[in-house]
Amino acid sequence: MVMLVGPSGCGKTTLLDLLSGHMAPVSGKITRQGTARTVYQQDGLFPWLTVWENVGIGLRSVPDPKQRDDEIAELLELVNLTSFKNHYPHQLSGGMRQRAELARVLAGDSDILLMDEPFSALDYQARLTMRRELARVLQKRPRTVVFVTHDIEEAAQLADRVLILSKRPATICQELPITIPRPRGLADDEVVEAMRMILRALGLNNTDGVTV
Ligand SMILES: Nc1ncnc2c1ncn2[C@@H]1O[C@H](COP(=O)(O)OP(=O)(O)OP(=O)(O)O)[C@@H](O)[C@H]1O
Repeated sequence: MVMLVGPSGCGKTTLLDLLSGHMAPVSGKITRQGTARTVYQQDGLFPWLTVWENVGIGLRSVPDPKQRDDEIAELLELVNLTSFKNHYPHQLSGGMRQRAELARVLAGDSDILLMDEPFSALDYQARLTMRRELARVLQKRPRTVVFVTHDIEEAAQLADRVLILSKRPATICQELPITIPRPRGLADDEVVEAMRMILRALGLNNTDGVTV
C-alpha cells in the first residue's frame, strides 16, 4: 500500500493515469507488472444496474455461471452488502456505494488498485469506517495499492509507504515506511507518531491540522 501525498495540482492524478495506461509519458518509461483497476472519488457504478449486476460486470469472461455467481456472492459478503444485492446505486449511502465499488474492482483478475481519493467525498465517520473496511478486505484479497490522499490520518492508518511529492512537476521528496500492523487505531501512539512524521516531511507542524 503506497500512499501519495503532495500539494494540490502537483500531478498525483496524472501519475495514476500514467500507471493505469490512460495516459502515455512524454519521456521516460512506466513499468507495471499485472493489470490495474482505478477507483475514483465518485464511484464508477452503472446507475441502471443493481449492486449484483455491477459487481458481475468484471466477471463477464467467467464461462461457468455458477462460478460467476459464487464469486459475486463472495465479494458482496466480503464488503457486507449481501442484503443490498438487488438495490440500485441511488438507493445506497455514499459509504455503501464505495464498498460496492470496491467489490466491483476486486472482481476479476486485477493485480493493482489505483485509488484516487476514494473516500474524500464521504463524511468523516464513513471515511473512518471505509479505512477499516479497506484494510480488512485487502487482508482477504491482497492487492498492490497506489492510493492518492490529502488526508494525513488516512495515510498513517493505511500506508506501508508514504511518498511525499513536491510541487509540479512532482518529484518524490521523501519516502516514509510505516511498519505498524493493520488495523491501526487512529489514536494509537504509533499512528499519532506516524502522522507527526508525515507532517514534518510536508514541512507542516502540529498546529497546521491534519489535512493538506
Ligand atoms: N509532470 C507534469 N507535466 C506536465 N503537466 C503536469 C505534470 N503533472 C501535473 N501536470 C498537470 O497539472 C494539472 C494538475 O495535475 P493533477 O490533476 O494530476 O494534480 P493532483 O496532484 O492530482 O491535484 P489535486 O490534489 O488538486 O487533485 C493537470 O492539468 C496535469 O496535466
